[in-house]
Amino acid sequence: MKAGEQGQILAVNAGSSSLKFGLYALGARHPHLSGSFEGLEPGGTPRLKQAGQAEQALALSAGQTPFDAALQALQTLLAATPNLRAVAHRIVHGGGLFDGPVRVDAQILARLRRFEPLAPLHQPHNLDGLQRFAQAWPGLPQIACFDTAFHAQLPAEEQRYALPPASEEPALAGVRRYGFHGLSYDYLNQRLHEHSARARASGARALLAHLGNGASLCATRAGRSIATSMGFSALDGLMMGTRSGAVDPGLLLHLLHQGWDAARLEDLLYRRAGLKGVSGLTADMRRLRASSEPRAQEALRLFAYRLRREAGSLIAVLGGLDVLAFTGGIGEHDAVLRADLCTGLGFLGLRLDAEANAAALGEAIRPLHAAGSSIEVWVVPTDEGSVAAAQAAALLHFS
Ligand SMILES: Nc1ncnc2c1ncn2[C@@H]1O[C@H](COP(=O)(O)OP(=O)(O)O)[C@@H](O)[C@H]1O
Ligand SMILES: CC(=O)OP(=O)(O)O
Ligand SMILES: [Mg+2]
Repeated sequence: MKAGEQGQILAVNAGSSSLKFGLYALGARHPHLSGSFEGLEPGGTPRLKQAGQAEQALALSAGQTPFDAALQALQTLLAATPNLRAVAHRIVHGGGLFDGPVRVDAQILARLRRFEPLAPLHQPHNLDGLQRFAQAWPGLPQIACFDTAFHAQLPAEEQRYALPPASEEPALAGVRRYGFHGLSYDYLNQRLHEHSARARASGARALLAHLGNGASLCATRAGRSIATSMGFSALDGLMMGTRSGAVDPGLLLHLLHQGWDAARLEDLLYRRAGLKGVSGLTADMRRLRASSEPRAQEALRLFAYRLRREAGSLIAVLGGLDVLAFTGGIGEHDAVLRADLCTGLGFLGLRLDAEANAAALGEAIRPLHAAGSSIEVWVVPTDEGSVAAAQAAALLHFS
């Protein structure tokens, strides 16, 4: 039987300017077709990137948006795909409504739209993408797979802010820590479980670091999320590409008192902060590493410092550490940052294998700890699409 004859699932991650996709045969771990469309912002120049192929510019016909052009190109790419059974969408926020994947209809879409203000860089684009796929492939199940779901069972004290209950202050209904990057953490969890006896051991304590454009940490015990650095929104915790991470809420009051409104605060915290805001140059880690500008160096130092500080907090929640794992564009490729964190955790007996660390460039799962290290260190190239595809297949009872 040829690959995918029993059926295939398309996994997509629709962002503000890009659409990443992977086509998975049922039960397959790796996509047999994948790539990304970039330049999809209104007025952008749409193009298709696929590994090992030259970038391909997409022609725009009259009245067509860049996103329309990408959808059309994807339909052409998939024309030869037998038996496409569903589209699995990465949706960042499921709020308290969903602790697992769900088939989306108009009513569910409307409920998910309510979370747009909680993830303005993601949720509107995730949902616009889903809506457009539903129009382009009528009848094909559109499945939402949530970043928040992996953290749905967080302990009560991890979920709670020190605020009065919603019964006393109705505006606080639904206000709690949710956590994000759950598809990625689910993937790491599975791979670590396969490759590391230490990670499989009962009660294993792991710290997972997803460091990409967005960045967060997740503490797991026996494979379950028990604490995480992102909270109510995907703004909390670590410094990120363009997001501030945690700031004192008193700062927001201070700016409100100076006449700032919500839109201006949102722009500052989500788009003008993080690596980009501190460096004044770029959110791109590669460019910062290559720069000799003092502000670029300051941004890199702050990123590493905030990572160590947040890691310490989660290790204290775990009561120790057995396994540390890195993923995301930065976590997979930036050996300097990995070494910074591991050196900072040296007081715990963690020892990095410097050669293994320098050689790991995100091509495969690899151990990075030295012999005698008290803590295992791994790098794990993530694949959120494979988790989403598997979740969709399970929901629809495909086997
Ligand atoms: N070789 C590399 N060295 C250092 N950083 C890298 C490298 N490749 C990618 N990155 C960084 O990874 C980040 C993007 O991460 P990624 O996980 O791809 O983002 P997204 O959240 O959009 O999926 C950027 O800061 C980029 O500079
Ligand atoms: C939730 C989040 O921050 O996602 P990303 O890293 O893809 O921006
Ligand atoms: Mg990502």
